[in-house]
Amino acid sequence: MNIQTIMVIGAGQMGSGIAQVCAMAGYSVYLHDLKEEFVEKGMNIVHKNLSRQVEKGRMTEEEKGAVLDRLTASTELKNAEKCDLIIEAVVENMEVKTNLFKILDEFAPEHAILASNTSSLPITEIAAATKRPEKVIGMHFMNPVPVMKLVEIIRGLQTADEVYETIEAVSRKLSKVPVEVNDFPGFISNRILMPMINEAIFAVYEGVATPEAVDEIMKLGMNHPMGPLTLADFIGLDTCLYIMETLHEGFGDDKYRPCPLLRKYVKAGWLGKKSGKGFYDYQAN
Ligand SMILES: CC(=O)CC(=O)SCCNC(=O)CCNC(=O)[C@H](O)C(C)(C)COP(=O)(O)OP(=O)(O)OC[C@H]1O[C@@H](n2cnc3c(N)ncnc32)[C@H](O)[C@@H]1OP(=O)(O)O
Ligand SMILES: NC(=O)C1=CN([C@@H]2O[C@H](COP(=O)(O)OP(=O)(O)OC[C@H]3O[C@@H](n4cnc5c(N)ncnc54)[C@H](OP(=O)(O)O)[C@@H]3O)[C@@H](O)[C@H]2O)C=CC1
Repeated sequence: MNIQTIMVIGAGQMGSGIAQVCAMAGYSVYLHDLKEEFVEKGMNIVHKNLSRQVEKGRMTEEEKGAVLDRLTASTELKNAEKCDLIIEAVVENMEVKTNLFKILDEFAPEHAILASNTSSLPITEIAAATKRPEKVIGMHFMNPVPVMKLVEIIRGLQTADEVYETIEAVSRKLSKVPVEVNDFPGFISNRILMPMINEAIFAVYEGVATPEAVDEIMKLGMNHPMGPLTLADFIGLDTCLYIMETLHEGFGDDKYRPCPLLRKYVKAGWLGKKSGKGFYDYQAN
């Protein structure tokens, strides 16, 4: 299937990165969010990233301008009418995602693929909210999107082979490496990563070590680029909690119970880097 125009829904840290790499690969892109100020925030992140590329001599001002010309801000879901592929990157909540997919199913042309960047939620259940489950698929990018090479592609129960092949080809065009997995809670990436992060939070909760000590051990001892608590702050503590809840509920196994300290921080509005405070303090951006 020929993909030319892409809509990315949710202009947060993931959506803005996805829109950037799609525009850089030559696609026409709508970056959509509920309010203009959110889209503007996402567009500013893209501007900043591209300017850094120009400063480093990896892109000319003209190339940067051409990428930005391919990006259009959107607050009207009706723009989905003009798209061949829609990539959803809104909050990790099943109700929000299924409501959105129901609407997209009405607006998007019949041939359009509806992809979700969900970190953990069942693609099959998201697909069931539409009348085109064969055209629904998981396209899971990693954070920060412009840097990380992986796209975990998740086949729902009814995802068509042609749809899988198209998303694999799009991922390669974005200079990413696609890896196929089946639809189980947390897929592979977060089934393995998130229990490690949760365990790191338990270690702090139980007073075994400070966040700094936990992170230093994993960085210097295991060669991880970021310690698990820095990474949790980077991902967003709300997203980490929602992923643990999906694993806990989906497998019905207490080994996935979210740490009470994680719940407490999220309830306090300590969401990590994006809110200015999590396990560490950050300057407001
Ligand atoms: C939750 C989920 O569902 C799935 C997930 O995404 S889990 C999270 C997966 N991601 C990770 O595990 C990231 C782990 N961390 C890292 O790999 C590294 O710390 C990092 C790439 C983020 C930063 O690397 P670093 O060497 O410490 O910092 P730094 O030198 O500043 O950056 C390296 C490069 O990344 C770029 N970069 C860093 N952060 C960036 C961002 N937020 N957006 C765009 N580019 C960024 C820098 O510009 C730099 O680019 P060049 O090499 O081209 O100059
Ligand atoms: N953070 C990460 O490391 C990764 C996250 N993901 C997944 O990507 C998705 C987005 O995460 P992330 O970018 O971190 O989250 P953010 O909180 O940074 O961004 C989410 C954005 O979506 C907007 N939004 C919420 N509901 C709607 C809606 N109904 N329609 C349009 N926009 C909406 C939010 O607006 P508002 O501010 O008003 O809520 C916000 O701008 C989640 O499913 C997450 O699990 C996947 C890989 C990695």
